[in-house]
Amino acid sequence: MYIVTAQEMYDIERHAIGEVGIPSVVLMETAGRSIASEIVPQLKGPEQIMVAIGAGNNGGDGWVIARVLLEKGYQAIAVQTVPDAKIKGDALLNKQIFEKVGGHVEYATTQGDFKAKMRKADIIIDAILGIGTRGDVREPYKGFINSINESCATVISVDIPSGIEASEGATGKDAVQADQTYMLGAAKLSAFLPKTAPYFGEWQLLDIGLPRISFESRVNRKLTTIADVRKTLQKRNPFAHKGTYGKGLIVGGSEFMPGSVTMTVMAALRTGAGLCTVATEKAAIPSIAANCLEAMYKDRAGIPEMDLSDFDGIAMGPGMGQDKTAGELVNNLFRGAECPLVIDADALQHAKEMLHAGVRKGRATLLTPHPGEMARLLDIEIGELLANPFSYSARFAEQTGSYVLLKGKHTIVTAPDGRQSVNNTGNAGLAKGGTGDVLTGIVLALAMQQDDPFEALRCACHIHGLSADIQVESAHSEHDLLATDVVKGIGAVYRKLL
Ligand SMILES: NC(=O)C1=CN([C@@H]2O[C@H](COP(=O)(O)OP(=O)(O)OC[C@H]3O[C@@H](n4cnc5c(N)ncnc54)[C@H](O)[C@@H]3O)[C@@H](O)[C@H]2O)[C@@H](O)CC1
Ligand SMILES: [K+]
Repeated sequence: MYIVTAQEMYDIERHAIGEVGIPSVVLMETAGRSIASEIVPQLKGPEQIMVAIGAGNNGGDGWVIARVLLEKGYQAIAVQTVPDAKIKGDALLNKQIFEKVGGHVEYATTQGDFKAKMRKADIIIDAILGIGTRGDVREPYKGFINSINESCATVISVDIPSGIEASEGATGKDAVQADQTYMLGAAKLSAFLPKTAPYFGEWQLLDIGLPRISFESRVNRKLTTIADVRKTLQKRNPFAHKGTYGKGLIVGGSEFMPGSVTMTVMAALRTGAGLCTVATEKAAIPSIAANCLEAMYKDRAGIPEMDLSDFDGIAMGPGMGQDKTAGELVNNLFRGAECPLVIDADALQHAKEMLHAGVRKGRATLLTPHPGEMARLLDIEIGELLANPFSYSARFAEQTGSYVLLKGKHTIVTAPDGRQSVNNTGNAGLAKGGTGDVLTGIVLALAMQQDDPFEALRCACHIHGLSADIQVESAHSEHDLLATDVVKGIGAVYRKLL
């Protein structure tokens, strides 16, 4: 599933129409019909349906929906929210067809008119503004949108809730709060931003017949699907030995924070790492070892003398602390490790200057920051990052040559070459201490089994979220889920995936 900005969507459509030759009116017909086909099974018959129609092609889709519903015998009224002169092109053609098949057009150009038309509606189909929206919503649309939000009717938005821009930076001010949004052709980026995502309600993507060739090279952002993860994960080779799936080193934990690194190593082993060594403060070893019998242990003071080429992957950060010794270890590993290096938690801040200096360019460097850590790496406010997470991640990954996994409800993974993927597994149960440490372990294990760190990262967050989802569906709830339950759930994820 592709995720697009408004500009990318227009480029894709321009290619499909201009280069491939699909008439734009066919796309509009498909868009309107596919939404109507989704709505019809939800109808019982007597509902009053109001289709609120704006000037652009989003309104054009609305005319098609109104016609299809009318033809099927439902009580659909089309309410035009702009003067006749503003309706042009394919939208005008569809308005004329609607009228020729017996449809009656009602007009609402003031909020009072609009409210009066809306009064009897059980369902409002919002086809006022689409991806052509730019900036703050102007009157009279602002008033119409506020009226829709005050009504008790079910609200179904066409393509995007009116008032929301498709791209980053959208504020969600004066936008329709939809119960359901049917996105057309590709998912819109603002459906994955914390400020605007809630306006979409439940959303679904509908295919409107845009060919694959029109997407290729015009967009490199996708939602990770279970099929992508299945394709990437390898079946275990029956002739494998413990060295086949990677020797990992995990650097972190401390006397008063032994749990973090324990969860990291358990998650790495559960995800399939062959051998794992934990390098931590000497005093922390007994308690970690008591909880993970399968790993080996080293005093972290010995790291500078270690032969790092023994390892296929190194993860550092969880529970590591922000003291000077931790900083020196990060410096040492950051410069010395040739294998994939996963940097999380406290290690991110220690690595900041070296990242900006591009010290590891050309060597796989995987970062797993939460928004606070990412904002600190970028020297910006968290709010600014959360309004533009895709572009900040892309710029940072390109400039530093690192692979970035920015955690959130919709975790974003970015490669230095610009590829991006969004994850939508996981639930609110993950909002608890320790779940990030588990993710680091999953990332390490997959980074040792995959050649492409981008694939490793996007599979890791899918598995992490899926484990939480399976646990919440079976044994736990979002309230009681613990990070250690996420580790335990990895087995169920593999049984489902492989
Ligand atoms: N182009 C295509 O091939 C297809 C487009 N489709 C539909 O077309 C839509 C995009 O159509 P358009 O490009 O015509 O854009 P819109 O339908 O979003 O219309 C934009 C209109 O809103 C006005 N406007 C923009 N910002 C505003 C603001 N802040 N306050 C008030 N008014 C504002 C503009 O002046 C313009 O009249 C999509 O969302 C989708 O629903 C579908 O029909 C499928 C095919
Ligand atoms: K809309």
